[in-house]
Amino acid sequence: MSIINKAAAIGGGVIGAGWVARLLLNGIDVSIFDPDPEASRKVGEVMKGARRAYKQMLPDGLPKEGKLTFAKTIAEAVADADFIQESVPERLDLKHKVLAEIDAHAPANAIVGSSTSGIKPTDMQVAMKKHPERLVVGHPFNPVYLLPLVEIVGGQQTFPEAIEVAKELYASIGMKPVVVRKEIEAFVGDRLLEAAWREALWLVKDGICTVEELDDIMRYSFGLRWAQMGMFQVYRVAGGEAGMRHFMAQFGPCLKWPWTKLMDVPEFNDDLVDLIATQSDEQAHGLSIRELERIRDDNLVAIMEALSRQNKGKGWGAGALHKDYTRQLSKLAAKKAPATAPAKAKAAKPAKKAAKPAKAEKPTKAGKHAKADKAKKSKKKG
Ligand SMILES: NC(=O)C1=CN([C@@H]2O[C@H](COP(=O)(O)OP(=O)(O)OC[C@H]3O[C@@H](n4cnc5c(N)ncnc54)[C@H](O)[C@@H]3O)[C@@H](O)[C@H]2O)C=CC1
Ligand SMILES: C[N+](C)(C)CC(=O)CC(=O)[O-]
Repeated sequence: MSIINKAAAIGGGVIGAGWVARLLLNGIDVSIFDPDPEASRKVGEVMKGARRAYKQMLPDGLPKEGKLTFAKTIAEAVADADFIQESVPERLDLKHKVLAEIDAHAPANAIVGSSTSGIKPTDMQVAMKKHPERLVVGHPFNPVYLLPLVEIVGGQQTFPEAIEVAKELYASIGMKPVVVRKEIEAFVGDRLLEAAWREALWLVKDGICTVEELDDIMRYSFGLRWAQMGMFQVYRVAGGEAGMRHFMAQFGPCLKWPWTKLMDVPEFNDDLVDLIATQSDEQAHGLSIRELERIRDDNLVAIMEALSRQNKGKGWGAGALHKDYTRQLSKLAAKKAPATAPAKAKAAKPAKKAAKPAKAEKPTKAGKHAKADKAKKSKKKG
């Protein structure tokens, strides 16, 4: 059950809309601010896709969705939120402007997560004049409503309590939070992805393969492995009975061979963009982005479901988490199951009122953050 009472999403593009979908499908009310006049339509499209995917995960019915409200300003969106996720374009000046505004208007004990793919939280929280200690990077992976991982990164001013609360908040909506131990640009996931992306651009630019051939090389081989074991465990097994030590003894020396261009970046110019984009258009064989999204979502659900049946039925890796998550959502869905007529009559107005104190008690987790807030004030005084 989620410990978030009310969420705010600032930015509703690819990632912001993905957050909105995950939150609403967990029954949480969300207030969103995005100045794009098309934002409502775009979020609607993502919601359609997310609902479709969740229906496959929960054939017996989805929980009652949270309510989505489009706010006219950031101040309005964050006014009564206990969790705010910022997902505006990746520009430090814009992150500063938006985070300053969030900080000025959000309740003092609300946690603020940033979806940034690589900006260090220390560099962002300088813009937060009131409560920089509640900012964490909560870096998700696309599509946010299906992929569970979120990298949590704290900055120099982030309180450890805020990281703990953030972990609980993200876990309560079915995610796998991993706290990055030291603050670095691009964190862990994107350090790996950027290295692979750089190599991929070189390989296509140098005419070694096309984008389609490169993707086939990934998805028919190590792409399949990586959904179930990470790089280190895969290579441990690849070392044979002697495991990782043998693997490293055998392949360690290649580190010095001219196999990678890791430090050498291809020139980013129109020619490169044309080359990649043209081949990518050919590879799509006329499928639209929305059609590709549906194919991607069906595949991801199928992979997570398959993994959830492994390991003697306990689930393996993302599959074990998927099992817990679908169980949690099913319980939530059962709560909204149509009541019998007399029960309905009983449950009418008074029950709703009675529910209020229970709601107010929920942010005990956020209370931890309020404590941190107090501690900070007394530290300042001292
Ligand atoms: N696209 C991806 O694969 C991933 C992106 N991210 C990160 O998520 C963040 C957002 O990226 P995307 O969703 O891809 O970008 P996007 O371009 O799809 O969406 C950005 C949205 O922010 C809105 N926006 C612009 N100025 C705003 C403002 N002042 N207040 C509120 N909203 C505003 C835009 O109208 C747009 O809808 C970035 O920090 C990015 O690095 C993180 C993980 C993956
Ligand atoms: C390309 N990207 C750096 C924005 C990618 C991510 O941040 C994560 C993802 O979903 O691959």
